[in-house]
Amino acid sequence: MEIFREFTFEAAHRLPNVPDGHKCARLHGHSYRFEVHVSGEVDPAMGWLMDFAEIKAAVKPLVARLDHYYLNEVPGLENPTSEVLAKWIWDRLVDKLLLSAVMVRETCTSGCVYRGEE
Ligand SMILES: Nc1nc2c(c(=O)[nH]1)N=C([C@H](O)[C@H](O)COP(=O)(O)OP(=O)(O)OP(=O)(O)O)CN2
Ligand SMILES: [Zn+2]
Repeated sequence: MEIFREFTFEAAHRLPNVPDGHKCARLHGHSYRFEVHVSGEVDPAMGWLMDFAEIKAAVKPLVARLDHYYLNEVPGLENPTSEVLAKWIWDRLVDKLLLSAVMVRETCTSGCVYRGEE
């Protein structure tokens, strides 16, 4: 079974490695959304895999580090693409949760899914 919880934060960024003239080289912001997916067995007594609140508690410090920040200034996010951000989130949760995926949505139509190293 897999469960997930969605989180949101607002942040500014620019992409430093894009070609000259690329719009994403300019400072801009997004209303980011990301999902943290956890997989495992459903506890028959509880009827759940784990309490959604436990996912929320594990993720809360990360949201606090990202919300209303300039992502390029956050250690590890100097090149804050969706892909880099998804791995940044994964790396900070993988020892706390039985992660199966982290999905980042940068816009309503663009994002990425990270499932850990193959
Ligand atoms: N593979 C990736 N490509 C792009 C990323 C990324 O993180 N990974 N990021 C960006 C920019 O941050 C951009 O702000 C978002 O991309 P885009 O979908 O192009 O945004 P728009 O909503 O402006 O799309 P339009 O269809 O042009 O309106 C770019 N690429
Ligand atoms: Zn962007």
